[in-house]
Amino acid sequence: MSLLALHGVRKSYGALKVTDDITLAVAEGETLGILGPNGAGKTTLFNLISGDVRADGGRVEYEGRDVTGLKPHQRCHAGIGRSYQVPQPFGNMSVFENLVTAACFGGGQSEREAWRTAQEVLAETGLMAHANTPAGGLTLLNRKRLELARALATRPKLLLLDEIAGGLTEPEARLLVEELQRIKARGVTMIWIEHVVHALLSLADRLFVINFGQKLAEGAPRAVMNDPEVRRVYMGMEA
Ligand SMILES: Nc1ncnc2c1ncn2[C@@H]1O[C@H](COP(=O)(O)OP(=O)(O)OP(=O)(O)O)[C@@H](O)[C@H]1O
Repeated sequence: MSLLALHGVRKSYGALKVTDDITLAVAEGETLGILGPNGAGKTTLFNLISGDVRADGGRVEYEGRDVTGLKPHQRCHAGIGRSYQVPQPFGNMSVFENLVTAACFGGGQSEREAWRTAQEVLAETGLMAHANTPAGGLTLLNRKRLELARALATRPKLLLLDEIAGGLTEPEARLLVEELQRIKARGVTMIWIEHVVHALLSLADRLFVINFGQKLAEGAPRAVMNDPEVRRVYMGMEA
């Protein structure tokens, strides 16, 4: 059984079809990479999965259950965690406090559990040395790590990552990929939207390409990257 399945999901803003009849499935433990040009509808797809945006039509199933009508916090409690393209920490709170807050309110954990989770996640994301740093004072790499850590603190089974490597230097992106590889190795299912293609290819089991809100291609990473239509849309991109 798939952990997540979308069936004919649709969303429009006025006349603009941002998500146009998307059907996809993600197996437990799988990492699905999402590619597509700017404005293709990738973040909207995440919003439809996390519940931040309500679909106009179609169905979202998680663990075999229809969650289309559930609110974001209900989906988060059920195990769907996400990061945002623009990191959204509480800037005046410390890294540790941000994680405890995510674990309590996103993950529905007791305060005691949340403290333990926050400590584990600090270690997993390389943020231990910054536990008491105000989130607003972090470098870009550590802000990205915190964004990942806040999602992890909710104890997701399904982790949605929105351009987590964007803006990082090559060595920084490599560090982040190593952290994601460890998270993948402990069985977390992931969907990762990313323009940094080589980072995505080092983790993705399968790719799904979106253009103008529709599926353009789907399949094994190398085959998708060699697809002439995908290459045309990503003109000049090296596979
Ligand atoms: N709340 C909204 N109201 C109106 N239009 C919206 C809204 N949200 C998104 N859009 C439009 O929907 C389209 C898809 O946006 P979306 O953010 O999903 O694309 P994306 O593929 O994630 O882009 P990027 O790679 O630049 O992040 C864009 O044209 C965007 O302007």
